[in-house]
Amino acid sequence: MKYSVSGGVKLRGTIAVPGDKSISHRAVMIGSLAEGPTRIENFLMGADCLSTIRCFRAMGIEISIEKDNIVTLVGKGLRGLQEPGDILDVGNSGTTIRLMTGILSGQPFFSSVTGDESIRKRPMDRVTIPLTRMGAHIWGRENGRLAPLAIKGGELYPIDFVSPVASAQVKSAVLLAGLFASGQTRVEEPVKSRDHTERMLRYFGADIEVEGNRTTVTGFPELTGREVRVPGDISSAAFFIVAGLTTPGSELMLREVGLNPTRDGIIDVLRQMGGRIEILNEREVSGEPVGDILVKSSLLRGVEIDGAIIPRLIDEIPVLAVAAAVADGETVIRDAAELKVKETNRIATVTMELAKFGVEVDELPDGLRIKGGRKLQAAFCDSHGDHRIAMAMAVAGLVAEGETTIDGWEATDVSFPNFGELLEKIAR
Ligand SMILES: O=C(O)C1=C[C@@H](OP(=O)(O)O)[C@@H](O)[C@H](O)C1
Ligand SMILES: C=C(OP(=O)(O)O)C(=O)O
Repeated sequence: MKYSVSGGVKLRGTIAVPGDKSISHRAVMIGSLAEGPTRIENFLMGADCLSTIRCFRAMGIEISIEKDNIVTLVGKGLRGLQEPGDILDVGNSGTTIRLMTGILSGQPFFSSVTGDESIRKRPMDRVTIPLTRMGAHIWGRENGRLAPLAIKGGELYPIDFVSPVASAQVKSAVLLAGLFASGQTRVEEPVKSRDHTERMLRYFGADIEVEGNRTTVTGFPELTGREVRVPGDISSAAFFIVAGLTTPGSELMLREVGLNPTRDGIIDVLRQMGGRIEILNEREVSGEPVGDILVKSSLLRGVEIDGAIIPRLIDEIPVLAVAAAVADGETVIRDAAELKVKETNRIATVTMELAKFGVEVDELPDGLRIKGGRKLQAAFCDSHGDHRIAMAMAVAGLVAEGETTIDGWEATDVSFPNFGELLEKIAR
């Protein structure tokens, strides 16, 4: 499917972006392991979170998708999942396969998990290695490195795991497996990654301790079903924040966006670039900080982005690269080699697609160098099947001269099915 945007628009008005993808996945998974009903409001009805629902239904959890983005389910407790009758298919969702593999490691039954072509290329050994140490039996292609995976679990041993990567999916897989281990399971990461699993486990009643970059979970907690309201996804808001800053004459209000400090690096960097961003009405909802974000068009300048901030904005780098292309001066992004193992190699796909707009962009081993300030020319882009590449290039199209077309637009269904509808609502 193709999608086109015209350059030269301004964006004005108020919108609410869809619910957070990371939190929606976790609400279904942890709700399924809790006792009794869980009701999830503002659930992300994107393909990835629907894959999580499909997998947990296949393990015997009754999950209803109701109107107005409400999901209700009845959890059966830590020992309530049933052996799935078929292969579990996670589609395009890395979060689903890695977190669920942690949960499946604690189940006394056999399961197998696979996903689409992109998922079957992404590294799974980062979770299968610690989970095997905990006592799970996991097989996969290339010695357990690649899906499909086959898992035979059971009661696990608690471990102290020092993760070589700052990855919330790795941390979460081990912490979720730790629910099925007597004693304390500990994960230490080199840089703090998003902490939604820790927050949601605590919200459902688990004992979670956090000291710096070290998180400890105590096995076999009593988890009780809850009401969860999912905040708007800051990773989806990021497209509109950058669009609002870079299109002249824009003023945009984004309501109820998640502002978890492990996720809001994009706001810090865009402010450092000169972006006028105000946060209003800060509050806490279901254990997560949220607020409204007011964005006004701004003159941006290049920056250096590296080190501990990277995990706080990892999924926003494609759209940050668009901000950098518009900004005056050079932007250098480093320490972001993790981008190579996302839905696509995002260092390569961002470079290839941004260059089509006439942007001077160089691929670095662990990031990007972008020389900004030149007027972008409309382009014919390819999503490469990656939702974030598709939407980042649509944002580039809004500041380019002429009409930009993105092929493979259906990828946006993964995290932001109504992107086009919201854009049309505010484009003038
Ligand atoms: O835990 C999560 O919900 C996610 C963690 C991040 O991946 P990594 O754990 O691989 O860094 C992120 O890129 C992904 O979109 C969602
Ligand atoms: C990397 C992403 O997701 P996942 O790892 O869940 O596929 C993403 O949404 O940008």
